[in-house]
Amino acid sequence: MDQFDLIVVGSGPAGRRGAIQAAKLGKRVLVIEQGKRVGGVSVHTGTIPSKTLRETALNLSGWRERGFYGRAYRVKQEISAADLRRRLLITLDHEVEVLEHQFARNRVQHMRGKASFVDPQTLQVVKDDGEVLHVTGASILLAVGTKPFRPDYMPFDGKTVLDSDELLEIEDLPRSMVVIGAGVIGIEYATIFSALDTQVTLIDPKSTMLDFIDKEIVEDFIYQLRDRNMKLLLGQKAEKVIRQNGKVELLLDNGRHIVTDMVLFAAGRMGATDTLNLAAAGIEADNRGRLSVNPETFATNVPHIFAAGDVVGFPSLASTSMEQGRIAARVAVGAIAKEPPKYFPYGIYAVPEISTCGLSEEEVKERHIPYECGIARFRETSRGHIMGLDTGLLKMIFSLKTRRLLGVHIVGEGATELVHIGQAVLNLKGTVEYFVENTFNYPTLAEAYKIAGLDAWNRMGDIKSEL
Ligand SMILES: Cc1cc2nc3c(=O)[nH]c(=O)nc-3n(C[C@H](O)[C@H](O)[C@H](O)COP(=O)(O)OP(=O)(O)OC[C@H]3O[C@@H](n4cnc5c(N)ncnc54)[C@H](O)[C@@H]3O)c2cc1C
Ligand SMILES: NC(=O)c1ccc[n+]([C@@H]2O[C@H](COP(=O)([O-])OP(=O)(O)OC[C@H]3O[C@@H](n4cnc5c(N)ncnc54)[C@H](O)[C@@H]3O)[C@@H](O)[C@H]2O)c1
Repeated sequence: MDQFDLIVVGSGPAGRRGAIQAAKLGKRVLVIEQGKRVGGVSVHTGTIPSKTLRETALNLSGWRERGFYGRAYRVKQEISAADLRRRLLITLDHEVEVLEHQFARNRVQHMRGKASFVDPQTLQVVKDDGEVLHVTGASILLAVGTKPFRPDYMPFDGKTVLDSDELLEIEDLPRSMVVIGAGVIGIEYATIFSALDTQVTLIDPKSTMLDFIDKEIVEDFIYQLRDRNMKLLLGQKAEKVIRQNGKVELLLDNGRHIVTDMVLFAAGRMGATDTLNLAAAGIEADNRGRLSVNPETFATNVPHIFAAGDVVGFPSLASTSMEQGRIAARVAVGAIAKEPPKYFPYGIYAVPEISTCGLSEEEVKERHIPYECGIARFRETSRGHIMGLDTGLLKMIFSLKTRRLLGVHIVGEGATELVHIGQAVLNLKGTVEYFVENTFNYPTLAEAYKIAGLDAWNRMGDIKSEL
C-alpha cells in the first residue's frame, strides 16, 4: 500500500494550494480527484466558467458601450450558446494546463478516482474502470467542495429546468428565464443573461437579498436591475414548477403564474461528503454535508484529518478556499501557519459588479462606532465619462474616533479590481488622510477613492472626535 505525508481529496482551489504548499515543504503528496480533469468546481463548473461567460456576454453584446450607443447596440447581432461556449473551452484548457504543470513541477502525484475512508488513516480509491486501490496518509486534507442542492420536487431535465452546472451545457439561449434563488450564483447568472437581452425573472422566498452587503450598495444595484426591466420577485416562492411542451410553467405562492423558456434553480449548495464514508474516520457532517473545523488550523475533530474550502462553509470563495488549503497543509505537515489578515474582499461578478471589504454601515451601527461615510459616483470621474458610465458608486466608512477606514463598498464597472486599494488601506490600518493626501493616476476610476475620501473628510474636519 502506498504511503504519503499528505493525501488531499479534491483538486479545487483548497486542494491545489494545500498540495503544492506541502510539496514545497518537501513532503510526499498525493491528490485524489474524481473528475475527468483537475481543477475542481472552480475551474470546471463554478468561478472560471461563470466569469468567462460573463466576459464573453459583455463583449459580444457590446454592453459596456451601450452608455454611448444606446440599449439596442450589439457587437454581434445573433449571439448563440456556441459563441459563449467556444471561449469557455479555451479558458478551461489553459487553467487545467497551468494546474497540471504546477503539480508536475512540484512533484505532486495525482490520481483519478473516487476516495472514501476505510479507516482514519486509509482511503480507498475507486477508479473509473472499477479498479480499487488503498493509500495511507500521515495527514489527510478533505477539500471535496460542494455540489448543487437538487431537491426532489424540482423537475430537472438539464434542458429547460437546470442547475448551475447544467447551465454551461445549454444548446440555445433562452428568450425568457426564471432564476430561483437570489444568492450569489442566481444573481450572477440572472444579470449575465439579462445583459444578453433574455427577459429574466428572479425569485426568492426571502424579502431581501445579499444581506451581507452594505444596504446602500444593494439598493443601488436593485435599482439598476429594475431600470433595465429585470423582474425581482422577492418574498415569493415557486410552489409548482411544471414542464410543458418545451416551456416551463410556475405557480407562485401568491397565485402569480409565469410561463418561461428556462428555469435555473440556484438555491444553495451541499457539501460533497455523502460518499466519503466519514463514519469510518470518526467524523460527522451537518445536514448540509458540511464539516466543522478549528477555524485557525482547519483540523477536524480527528487531529490528523483536515478540511478546507467550501466543504467547511462560509465564505465559500475560491480565494478564501486557497488560503484555507494552504494553512491546513502547513499545520498538517508541522510548519508554522500564520492566520490571514482580518479583512478579505468579497466579489460578486454580477452585471454590474459588486465588491466589498470590511464592515458595512449596518455592522458599524450595530457596534455603536461613531462614523462618517464618503461617497463617489463614477460619473464624477473623468474616466467614467470617457467610458460612458452613468452608474457606479464607491462608498467608504471611517471611524470618527480613529479616522481609520472601516469598510469599502463598490457597485459598478471594475468593482472587483478597485476594492483591493481599500483592502490594503484597511489591513494596513490606514486613515481618511491616505485618500486625501495621496495622488491618484488621472483619469482613472480609482480616482473615486480620492473623491469619496474628500467627501468624508469635508464632513469629518481634521480633528479626531472625542465622542
Ligand atoms: C457558479 C459558481 C460561481 C462561482 N464564482 C466564484 C467567484 O467568482 N469567485 C470566487 O471566489 N468563488 C466563486 N465560486 C465559489 C468557488 O468556486 C468555490 O469557493 C471553490 O471552487 C471551492 O473550492 P474547493 O477547493 O473547496 O472545492 P471545489 O472547487 O468544489 O473542488 C472540489 C473537488 O473535489 C472533488 N471531489 C469531491 N469528492 C471527492 C471524492 N470523494 N474523491 C475524489 N474527489 C472528490 C470534486 O470532483 C471537485 O473537483 C463560485 C461557485 C459557483 C458554483
Ligand atoms: N462571486 C463569488 O464569489 C461567488 C459566485 C457564485 C457563488 N459563490 C459561492 O457559492 C455559494 C453558493 O451560492 P448560492 O447562490 O447557490 O447559494 P446561497 O446560499 O448564497 O443562496 C441561495 C438562495 O436561495 C434561496 N433559497 C434557499 N432555499 C430555497 C428554496 N428551496 N427555494 C427557493 N429559494 C431558496 C435563499 O433564500 C438564498 O437567497 C455561496 O456561498 C457563494 O459564496 C461565490
